[in-house]
Amino acid sequence: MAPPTPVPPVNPPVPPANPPDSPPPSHTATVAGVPVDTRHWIGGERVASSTASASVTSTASASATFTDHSPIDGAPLAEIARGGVAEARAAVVAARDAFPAWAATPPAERARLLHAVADGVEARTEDLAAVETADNGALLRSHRHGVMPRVAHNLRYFADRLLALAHDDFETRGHTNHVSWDPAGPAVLITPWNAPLMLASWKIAPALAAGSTVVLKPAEWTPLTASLFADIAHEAGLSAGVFNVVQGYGAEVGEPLVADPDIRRISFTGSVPTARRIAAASAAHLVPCSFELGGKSPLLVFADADLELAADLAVEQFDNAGQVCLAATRILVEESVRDAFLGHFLDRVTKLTQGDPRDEATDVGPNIHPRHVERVDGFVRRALDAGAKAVTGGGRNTALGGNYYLPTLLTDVAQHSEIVREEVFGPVLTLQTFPDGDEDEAVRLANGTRFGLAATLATGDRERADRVSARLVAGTVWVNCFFVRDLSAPFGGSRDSGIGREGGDWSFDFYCDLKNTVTAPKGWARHG
Ligand SMILES: NC(=O)c1ccc[n+]([C@@H]2O[C@H](COP(=O)([O-])OP(=O)(O)OC[C@H]3O[C@@H](n4cnc5c(N)ncnc54)[C@H](O)[C@@H]3O)[C@@H](O)[C@H]2O)c1
Ligand SMILES: O=C/C=C/C=C(\O)C(=O)O
Repeated sequence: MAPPTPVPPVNPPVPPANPPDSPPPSHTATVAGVPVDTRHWIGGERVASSTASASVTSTASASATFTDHSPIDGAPLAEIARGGVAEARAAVVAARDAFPAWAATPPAERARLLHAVADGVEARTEDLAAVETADNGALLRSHRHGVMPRVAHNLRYFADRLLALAHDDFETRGHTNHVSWDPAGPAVLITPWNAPLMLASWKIAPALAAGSTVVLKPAEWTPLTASLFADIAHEAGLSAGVFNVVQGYGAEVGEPLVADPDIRRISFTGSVPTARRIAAASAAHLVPCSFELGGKSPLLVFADADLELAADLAVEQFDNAGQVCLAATRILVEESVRDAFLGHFLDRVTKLTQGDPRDEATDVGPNIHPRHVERVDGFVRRALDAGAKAVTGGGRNTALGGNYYLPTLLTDVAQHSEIVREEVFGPVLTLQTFPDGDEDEAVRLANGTRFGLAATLATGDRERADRVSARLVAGTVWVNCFFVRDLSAPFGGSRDSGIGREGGDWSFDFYCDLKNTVTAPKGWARHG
């Protein structure tokens, strides 16, 4: 038997730095008509990278930058400050120095400021949506109507939740226990490109609410809305150093950030290999990590399901061109309804419009980057070589070219195959069947990867839903629905899908140091 082909790495190789004689880049880019400052935001100031600091061998006079491209048409959007060891350290020092005052700021004032930031996000929804679509290629209509409102909601929710935190008081043999949520210290937040500002704000909001100061490092493929957010936070009144943004590659600026001795928390959303590197770096200073990682979630379709609904749920997995960590990419359908389900599914797929994400009529846009499309296509090619059949899609959308990949469904895939085990992070689903009436086999297949982020099941039988949900390894199970998110719910993954849960009080558990103060019954009288 041939040895398995190694899965290509997720992390892009870091390109060479700008040549020493390149002209100094402009610090402002105009993207979708919106001016964006392309420098870091450190200690309440815009800061460029010197070539000397960005792990780059060159003269120290020019700024070090990298080029950000749009996935829509590959056009260059901006020259972004390319951070390195010096910028990472400067941002951590700024966050460390701002921490005592921010931690001492009364919760009501912290909450007021977060609401003011949310106001700023709402006032700039159109700008944020347009820039995010240019930068990551997700649909403009969902950025305008779903994602940016959710960014504001993330901020408001954790502001309000802070004020509702239960500071428990209880007695032990006459002694009083008082539990308080103490701010832990500077938090480093590292985020991916698939939902840039939404995922960043899901961490920024609870971290700031908890009294931590923040250094955010957005993904290098989507740096822009983090920069706009820094402006918004500043205009809303956040003091210098409370919120900082450093731009750049994981290997150059991410690594020194997570290894810095002055940080107290790391919250990371991204891939499993990067999480392993961050975990190793965090061990040096025993810094707690929260990891929200990849998935290979199942969509279980039982014969008693509403098959139209099941097909709707399946087609939803092409949202954001399949670049959704929670996506239920493995369809597991009961044998007797396979053909009926497939018919409904294909009806819907033929009605999807693929194209420019700025167009209201578009349902599926481009994938993020040519290198990522190459990776997605590699998975599909190897699956086809191994005997899979593409009942729809199976390659690039040649009519559109560039980063557009056809919504794809592969059948005839084996449970042990790469395409069933590994996260593709593109518009690629697989379909497997389980024997009629064999719930055990359905559960075995569903749980049969190293991931455990989410699971979706379609069934008309409530008892079956309860029974199967209880047996699934997943941080979130959706029954006859998908992506219904309440911020009070715990969110995270089991197995390789993550460590820890955020959401509700779980976020405060992570960003705070909990303290119990025990006071003797005699209170303040001297003993003796
Ligand atoms: N569970 C979730 O909530 C969730 C949500 C969205 C995406 N994801 C996952 O994210 C992945 C896709 O995102 P990606 O390709 O940007 O992931 P990635 O791991 O390549 O990068 C994520 C971030 O980590 C940074 N990084 C890379 N190497 C680093 C290092 N050594 N030290 C510090 N930082 C480093 C990157 O610059 C980027 O900002 C997928 O696996 C997806 O499932 C998970
Ligand atoms: O791609 C992953 C999307 C994750 C969604 C959330 O983290 C959320 O809705 O809070």
